[in-house]
Amino acid sequence: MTNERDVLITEVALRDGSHAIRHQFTVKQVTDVAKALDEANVPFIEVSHGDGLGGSSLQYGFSLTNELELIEAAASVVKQAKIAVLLLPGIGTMPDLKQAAKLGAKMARIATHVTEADVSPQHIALAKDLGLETVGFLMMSHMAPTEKLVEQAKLMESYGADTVYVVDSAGALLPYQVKERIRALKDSLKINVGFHAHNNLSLAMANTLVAIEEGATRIDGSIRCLGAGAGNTQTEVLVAVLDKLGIKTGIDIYKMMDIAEELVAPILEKPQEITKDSLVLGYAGVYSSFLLHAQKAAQRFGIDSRDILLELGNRKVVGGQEDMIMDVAAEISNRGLVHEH
Ligand SMILES: C[C@H](O)CC(=O)C(=O)O
Ligand SMILES: [Mn+2]
Repeated sequence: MTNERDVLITEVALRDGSHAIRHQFTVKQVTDVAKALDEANVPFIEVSHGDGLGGSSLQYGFSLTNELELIEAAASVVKQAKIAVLLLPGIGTMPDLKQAAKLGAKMARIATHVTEADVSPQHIALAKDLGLETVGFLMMSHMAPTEKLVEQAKLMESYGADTVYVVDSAGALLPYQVKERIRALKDSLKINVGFHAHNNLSLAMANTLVAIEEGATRIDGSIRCLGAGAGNTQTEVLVAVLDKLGIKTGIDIYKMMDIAEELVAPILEKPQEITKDSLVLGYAGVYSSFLLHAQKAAQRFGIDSRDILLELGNRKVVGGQEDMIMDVAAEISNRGLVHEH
């Protein structure tokens, strides 16, 4: 395989996919998948709890396996790929990042809500000090106008990030909005621009292609769509589509298809598809990782999960406010009782 790459893909199934399987990855699953992705010449493989380092908790869901064990195991089986970790300041800590680097992580992705880049300077600086390739990851990018996004991306650039990502956490962005955002970042930044999609409105591939057309060179995908909500841009499909477009990823398409089929499909509790709930995530602009939490709350209160998700969208709830899901479900359920009597 060639190492000539026009676009550098980060495979996120072993991190974003953690949401979809309630953070139940085993060491064997992670090492099998990471080794195979490395052999397929994927340049970056993200491994962490779904909510990043330190995410294993009552609030976000406990991991079956300590993520540091997963990171170390993945790092021990890759030859060319770099292991990436995600860190949300306030959930993950500086010692978590140091430990991840010690265990073999080579890239740190520091994620904040799209209007909160100013909580990231220490973490970005530490990542650089540790010699890690450093990415600023602006989540829920649909919630801010383009000018705000540019302002926040410039902050991350000024803190030392090598790349800034537009992150469509809710899978809510439409192609023209992606175009406008990526173009504005390309016009305003000197560093690389990346894009992370979710497929809740079936737009992940279209949005990713628009982002690449506008100059994004760092792109996320999840193999077999193993990501939160309806998953991300499906990596093996993206690799094939980019190949048809003459855009080099350096990734072996056949190997990716085999990994998807033989190693990743068996990990999924059910095949990834756009269900009524994941559709509502994109439609209402709700954080994709809220999906299973909302379904659990709906079951507990005997209400429709779509009502919870729509209300969360109305309230513009953001990542870190997972506790609101139960509150909203309880309120909807109480309102129902009031109506009945
Ligand atoms: C913590 C989130 O799951 C990060 C992410 O992948 C997103 O916002 O999308
Ligand atoms: Mn995501």
